Amino acid sequence: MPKIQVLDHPLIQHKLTYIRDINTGTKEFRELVDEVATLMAYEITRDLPLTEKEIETPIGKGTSDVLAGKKLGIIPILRAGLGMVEGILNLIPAAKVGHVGLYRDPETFEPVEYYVKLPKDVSERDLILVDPMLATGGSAIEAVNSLKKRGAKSIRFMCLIAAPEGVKAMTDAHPDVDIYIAALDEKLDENGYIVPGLGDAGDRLFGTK
Ligand SMILES: O=P(O)(O)OC[C@H]1O[C@H](OP(=O)(O)OP(=O)(O)O)[C@H](O)[C@@H]1O
Ligand SMILES: O=c1cc[nH]c(=O)[nH]1
Ligand SMILES: [Mg+2]
Repeated sequence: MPKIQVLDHPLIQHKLTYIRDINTGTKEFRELVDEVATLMAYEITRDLPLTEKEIETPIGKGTSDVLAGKKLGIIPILRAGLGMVEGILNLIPAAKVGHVGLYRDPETFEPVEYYVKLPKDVSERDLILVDPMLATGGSAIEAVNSLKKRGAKSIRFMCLIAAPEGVKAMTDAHPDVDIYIAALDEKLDENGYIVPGLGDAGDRLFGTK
């Protein structure tokens, strides 16, 4: 069974409240998404392997841990996933970044893929797929399909807000993908928007509405 983890750190929850707020403008929305992405990245990288290194301090010799150099990849689902990339790179600057471009058809809610560009060695990397919203799950499921088709073997998915419908669809389709969420909301409305959610993540990030 995949791990479904709600990252309920108080700082994440506090910032998410202002991200949701209809009165939060584009600039502040972008800054908050960036900050929450950093905090979430801190939580989900807890299991990164370490290796021991010889050190010499002003006091003497010893050993201490450093990251074992696992190859990581951050994959935003365009557009809205872009808003989370810099925040994650703040913590893991050596990660490579790939892009999967998808939009959700407003009538059918079906995902439509329009762009894919991934690191060459995608099959050797632990991938963090990011998108602020997991609504019906169609986009995340299709993004994972796309990554697997190109050789990806290790994928985790990180989003700000998920609907129960999306979590179920995603875990049914990809039980090997762990999901990290800042908040699990109540439901979807008749337009496929998460309730209470935050509205349209891409439009709020880029000011397109
Ligand atoms: O789980 P789903 O029902 O597929 O919905 C979630 C998707 O919808 C939004 O993208 P959108 O289609 O608005 O594209 P955008 O990021 O370009 O705005 C969101 O960022 C997800 O990618
Ligand atoms: O609530 C939602 C659902 C899909 N996409 C969004 O941006 N928001
Ligand atoms: Mg959108």
